[in-house]
Amino acid sequence: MKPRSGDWAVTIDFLQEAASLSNSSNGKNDLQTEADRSAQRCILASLSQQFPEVTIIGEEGPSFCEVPSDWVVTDSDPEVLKMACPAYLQNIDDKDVVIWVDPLDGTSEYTQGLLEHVTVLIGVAVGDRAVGGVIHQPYYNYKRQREGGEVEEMGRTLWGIVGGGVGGFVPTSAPEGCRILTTTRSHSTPVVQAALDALQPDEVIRVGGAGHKVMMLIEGKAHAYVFASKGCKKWDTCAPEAVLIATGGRLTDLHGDSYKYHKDIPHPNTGGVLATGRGQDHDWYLAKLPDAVRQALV
Ligand SMILES: Nc1ncnc2c1ncn2[C@@H]1O[C@H](COP(=O)(O)O)[C@@H](O)[C@H]1OP(=O)(O)O
Ligand SMILES: [Mg+2]
Ligand SMILES: [Mg+2]
Ligand SMILES: [Mg+2]
Repeated sequence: MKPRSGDWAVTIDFLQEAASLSNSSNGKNDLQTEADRSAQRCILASLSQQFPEVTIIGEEGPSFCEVPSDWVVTDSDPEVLKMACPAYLQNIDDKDVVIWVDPLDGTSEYTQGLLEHVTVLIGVAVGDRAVGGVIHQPYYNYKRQREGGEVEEMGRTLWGIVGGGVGGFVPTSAPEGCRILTTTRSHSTPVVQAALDALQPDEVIRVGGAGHKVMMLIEGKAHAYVFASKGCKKWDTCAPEAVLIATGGRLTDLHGDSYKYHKDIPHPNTGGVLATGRGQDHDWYLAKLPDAVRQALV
């Protein structure tokens, strides 16, 4: 996804032009672009070459075609390799590992030019649980640079390992004395709105992408991410959930149940998404949700 040296404007124009905007079989609001497909081929080829025994599930389905050899990434981040591996992850079998890949989260916003909403999500599950995640934000600082501002960093990568640590950002708690919610900007419904209303927010920030919204929580810009819809899938939540838990937050469905991420689990997150940042009382949010909202998510 990350274009080389300085050609941002050209690359973005190319990708948006190349976006076929083909509506997938899932409905008219579920876009897939050439960028989704290319990023997925690059990520799946890179991961499967290094971890042939691990199950890798990507949003855009299995990828069987060859990719150019320079798309295959096999190097590792030396800083992460210096970390101590948490004890519970030291003796795991590759066959118990599932990597959930969302090559481009926030496709709807991407096609509308809201590029900073886009993330690339790679989540690692062991058994049922999300244990590690990478949230890459390829267009971080893009707008500021296009407006002529000085930027130190173009694109950034945030990661977290449950019980291990986080990197690429400074975990920050949301301000006290108010309640800021974040939710969808492109998949709203009356039920989505009813859940938000019941939580009596001071502010609702509507942005694209599950990765982007969890970033708002871990950087203290919102207290909770509330999405009373069946629209998110396991690849939307695995990486964000792991990074969020690593900072002390929580992600469940709207009934308070945790999602499972083993290879045979159905992909849709049919119970909706409630994610709260560290220091938030997750159960308070659950208790405030009306029964009618919960019943819409069974
Ligand atoms: N109704 C839906 N149909 C398809 N994808 C959805 C739907 N609702 C949510 N998603 C996925 O979950 C992400 C978060 O939702 P939202 O941005 O509306 O809050 C979306 O960017 C999209 O992922 P993707 O862009 O990877 O297809
Ligand atoms: Mg999609
Ligand atoms: Mg997604
Ligand atoms: Mg996607």
